[in-house]
This record gives sequence, structure tokens and C-alpha cells, in this order.
Amino acid sequence: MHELRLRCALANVDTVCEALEALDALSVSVEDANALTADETPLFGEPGMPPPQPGWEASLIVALFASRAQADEAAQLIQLQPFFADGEVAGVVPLAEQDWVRLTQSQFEPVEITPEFWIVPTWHEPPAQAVKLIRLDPGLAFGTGTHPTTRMCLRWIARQAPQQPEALARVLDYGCGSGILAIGAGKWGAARIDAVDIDPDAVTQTERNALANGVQLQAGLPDQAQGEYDTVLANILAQPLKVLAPLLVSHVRPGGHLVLAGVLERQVDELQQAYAPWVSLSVADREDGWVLLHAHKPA
Ligand SMILES: C[S@@+](CC[C@H](N)C(=O)[O-])C[C@H]1O[C@@H](n2cnc3c(N)ncnc32)[C@H](O)[C@@H]1O
Repeated sequence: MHELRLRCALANVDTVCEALEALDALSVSVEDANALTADETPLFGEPGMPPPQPGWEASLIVALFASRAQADEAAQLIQLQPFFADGEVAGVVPLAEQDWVRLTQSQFEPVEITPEFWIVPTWHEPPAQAVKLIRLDPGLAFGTGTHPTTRMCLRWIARQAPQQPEALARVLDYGCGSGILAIGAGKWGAARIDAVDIDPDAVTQTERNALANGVQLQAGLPDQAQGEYDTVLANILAQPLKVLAPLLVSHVRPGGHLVLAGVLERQVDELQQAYAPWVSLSVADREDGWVLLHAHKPA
């Protein structure tokens, strides 16, 4: 395999990518040409939505080809195109053979939630101090424990369970992804757990992960959430959390807990306003610019 690396301006990124695909590139990706420098420009988008822009002012396009000859030929053809007039071929580089499975695995270390509560991939030995453990490998659905929003929800569960076990009697994980929060709740004593997601792959992953962890739960699409729960956990993002406000609150029993994550520090006010007709949200935890919001539904 060989990578053809090209630089081009933002206005031409889409056209160059389409041309590379037409030239049989196996994959085409766009990176910030200034990545890892002081001029790096982060781009933030919402999952499921188109990217906010097709690339960066200075974009590096990387196209993967099966052979050196194909990559060279694509480079020659692209350079003849008017839309590449301002572009530059940065090189053709061989892609070294790698053990991709091992490389991927090496990026996932055990994650500490509290000193006694850990997320541990199946290829790792659990740390000696781990009393409670979720065994989870990265899969198709979000939620490996490496993201601060997931960790804050799990930390909330781990802190709440010893003080108020009844808070976990019936739990709803809304936007369950891998099922990690539902499984975490199960590990801390939740007896009746529903885990729902709009993504059918997430539902399948949740069922598998729950089984592997010996946790009993019902996973399904959102309309599986029925009635009132002692705790509703929803780690989604600010915008869907605002839209879902009346629904999520309706699933919390009077006196129960609502726990929301996926919210940035700067979005706290808008979330508090969106939920104000029903509950008063307060910041219960913070990590890396993300906050955990919590409310008690009035009894
Ligand atoms: C950030 S992931 C969280 C996964 C996991 N609960 C965790 O804490 O790591 C958000 C999940 O919410 C799901 N989701 C997004 N919008 C949703 C909606 N309107 N209803 C239900 N699930 C939704 C996504 O498919 C995704 O699996």
C-alpha cells in the first residue's frame, strides 16, 4: 500500500477527494495540514451531521492506493487538473505493514473511574485494586470509558450507589452507545435497567456487552423506555438533550435523579434554561471542559 499526500486549498478539497476516489483510491482522508503545530485549527461537528466545512484552509489530503504505480499515476493525473492549479503533491510514501489489531489495542488501556472501579479491555489483566470492573472492548458504538463525559456519569453512579442504593433501583440509560453506563449501573446494584439508543448497532453492542459482563438489562430503540425510573442517565450532546428535555424529565419519578452529560462548560446556561420548566439542573462534576449536570425531580 502507498499513500499519496496532497496539499490543497479549502475550496478544492471536495473536488480533489472525489477525483481521487474516481482514480480508485482505497480511502481518502482530509487532515489539517497544520496539525500538531501552533496553527492547528480544531473543527467541531455534531455526530450524524455533515462536517461544518469540508476541510481546513490548508488541507492535507491522504489517499491510499494498493500500489506505488497507482499512486504515482493518480498524482500525475491530478496535477493536470485545473482545480488542482494551487495544489501541491507532498509525496508518495509506502505504508509500512503493521499489526493493526495490536496497534488498536495498544490505544486502549484500563481506565480508572474511581480507585476501585475500572473499565478494562479483555486483553488486559485487571489492576489489583479493581473491586468493580466493566470488561469492554472498543466496538461500533460510542462508550469505552476514555471520554470524560462517560467517566463523569460512571463516577456519579459509583458515588451515588453506596449513599443511596435505591437511586439505582430502576435505571434508564438514554443514548446507551456501548451500554457502558447501563452496565456500570448494573455493577453497582441496579436491578431493573433499560438501555435505549436510536442506533440499532448500539442496541446490539449493548446486549453483547451486558451479556459479557453478566449484567441483565433490556436494550432497545427509544420507545422501549416506558414509565418512570429512579435515575435517568443521558450522555448525548447539548442540542439533542434540549430537544429531549420534556421526554427525559417525564421518565424520572418524582424524587428521582436526572443525570445529563455531553455538555460543554459554555452550554450550561442554555441547558439550565431548557430544563427550567420542570427541574433545576446544577453542575455535579467537570472534566476537560465538559460538565455533568444533575437534577432532583421535585417529589
Ligand atoms: C456520546 S454517545 C454516549 C454513549 C454512552 N452512553 C456513554 O456514555 O459513553 C451518545 C449516544 O446517544 C445516541 N443518541 C443520539 N441521539 C439520540 C436520541 N435522540 N435518542 C436516543 N439516542 C440518541 C447515539 O446514537 C450515541 O450512541
